[in-house]
Amino acid sequence: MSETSQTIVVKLGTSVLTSGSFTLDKAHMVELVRQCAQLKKKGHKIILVSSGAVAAGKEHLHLSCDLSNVNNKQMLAAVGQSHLIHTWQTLFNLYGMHVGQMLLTRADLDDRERYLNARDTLKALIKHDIVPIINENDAVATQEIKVGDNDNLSALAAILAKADKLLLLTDQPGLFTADPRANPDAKLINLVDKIDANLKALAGGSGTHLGTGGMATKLQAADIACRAGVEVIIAAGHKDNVIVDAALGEDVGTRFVATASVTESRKQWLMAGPPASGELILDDGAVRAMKHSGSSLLAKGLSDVLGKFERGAMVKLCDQNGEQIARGICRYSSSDLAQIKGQHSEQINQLLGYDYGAVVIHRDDLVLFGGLT
Ligand SMILES: Nc1ncnc2c1ncn2[C@@H]1O[C@H](COP(=O)(O)OP(=O)(O)O)[C@@H](O)[C@H]1O
Ligand SMILES: N[C@@H](CCC(=O)OP(=O)(O)O)C(=O)O
Repeated sequence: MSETSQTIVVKLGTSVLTSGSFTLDKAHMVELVRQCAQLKKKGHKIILVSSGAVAAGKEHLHLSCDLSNVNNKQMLAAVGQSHLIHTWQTLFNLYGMHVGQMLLTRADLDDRERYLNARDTLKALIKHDIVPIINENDAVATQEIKVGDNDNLSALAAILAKADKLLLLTDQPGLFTADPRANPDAKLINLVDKIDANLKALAGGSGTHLGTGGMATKLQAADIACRAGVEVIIAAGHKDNVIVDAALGEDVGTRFVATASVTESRKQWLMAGPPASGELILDDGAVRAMKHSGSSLLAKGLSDVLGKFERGAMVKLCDQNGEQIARGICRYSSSDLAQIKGQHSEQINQLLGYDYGAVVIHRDDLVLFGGLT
């Protein structure tokens, strides 16, 4: 066991928490709790991101309803969440541990103040040795404020908690070269040090009715978390001792190497915060200046603008090959940028008739993927 205390976010998919008939598998849940208790005894901090509300709602209502209907899912989640948290509470109490429920939406994390409030609650729970149990607040989450899947939510939670590790536990032993349900010859990938388009192409959707996103959302989550300095492991939730072994650093599932460490609070929020509404393509000089010196983005270094967005929007910053190198908050709208791209800062006022300062994105408002090189 690693001697230093680690903070570990464990995401439990519906597939891990239910048996074949989509009822909560309490026998397995207590085994997962046992492992959390073992780690807690060694001084580690555990945060659970638990799916299963929809499944628990289905189990308790005995309703057969159309699960592709969002309102039906919200209804089931509203009923199921209380059963789910009650089950966790009962099982953790067996080990003398308390749990605290946090239901979050994307909008809670996009807003800096609410993000900080959520972070403080998480911190307080952890400080008092209470296990935070997070789920998306499905009852209020509409399309615009939804994270949409608990894989991405768990990556945001890991950033929020400054976690060391994120374990995405599912019904497969890890990421395979193709969906193993459809391709029996697919091979398990043990180690990933770069999540690129080729890797993303291997990941398919969910193979079950109640799971959301499949491997595709797990890879998105791994990408976000690794860029924020969190190691990610995708593994089978039913593998013996999987949580303890992953914490120990044993070889389980697919391990994704953390690529950078973002330590500053505001930059962590930028990393986890609002989804991007547009894309800025930078010329090679601007990419170099940003990567080597962490420079702000000037209009001069901007070669193209994709998407429509207002001033203050979150945007992706990409190099000439379309590879994302950073994200940040833009001081000009997309229509302003279309007029000032490639121009010197002194010309902005003349071109637009107004200006919001010399820089398009200030260095304080952007976070570099992979850190300074
Ligand atoms: N390349 C892949 N490797 C492993 N599993 C994959 C892959 N592509 C798609 N999948 C599917 O992803 C499913 C797990 O995702 P999901 O059903 O959302 O589970 P969970 O409820 O644990 O989040 C697997 O059952 C599998 O069918
Ligand atoms: N919030 C939903 C889970 C959504 C979700 O991402 O499910 P899963 O893919 O099983 O992790 C619920 O509690 O049922």
